[in-house]
Amino acid sequence: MTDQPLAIPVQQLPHGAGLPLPRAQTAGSAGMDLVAALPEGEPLVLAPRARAAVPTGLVMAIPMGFEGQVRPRSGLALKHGLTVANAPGTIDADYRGEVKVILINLGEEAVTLARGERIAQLVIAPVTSARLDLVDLIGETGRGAGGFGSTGR
Ligand SMILES: O=c1ccn([C@H]2C[C@H](O)[C@@H](COP(=O)(O)OP(=O)(O)OP(=O)(O)O)O2)c(=O)[nH]1
Ligand SMILES: [Mg+2]
Repeated sequence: MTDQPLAIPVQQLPHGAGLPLPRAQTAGSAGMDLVAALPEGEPLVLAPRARAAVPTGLVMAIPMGFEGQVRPRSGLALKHGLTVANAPGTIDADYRGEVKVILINLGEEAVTLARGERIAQLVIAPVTSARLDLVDLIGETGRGAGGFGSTGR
């Protein structure tokens, strides 16, 4: 593939200084790992069922027409039950605040996270600009109103 990657301007806030910028870990990786910009020597302990907005130290300007999706890392989910509470979190193109990762510990044990740990992954995805148009009649389909298991288990 010869396509140039989409360039996304990013700022590192003072508490993120020195942390690696997210980037694809392999040529085919969909996500760029986000690391915790926690204070050095002050790990975050997430008790079972606890959640927290974990700072990344990053502010980004995602181009219009794209979004950022904050997704869990499967290893943390499998080993510790650590996941993203609002997965996939949505980073809007016009958002200029710090990107945060809303982690929740669904495991049975407390999870301790240190500064620099890779906690989630950011996927940049295209967004279709759309609007809803109010109509009197909506077109019919074979499925109709069937849903929620209507095709069987
Ligand atoms: O996991 C997330 C989700 C969101 N955000 C930031 C970027 C996003 O653009 C903004 C708003 O997110 P969302 O629309 O999901 O939250 P909301 O509760 O609807 O807030 P708002 O009223 O600000 O849109 O918060 C994050 O940093 N991390
Ligand atoms: Mg919103």
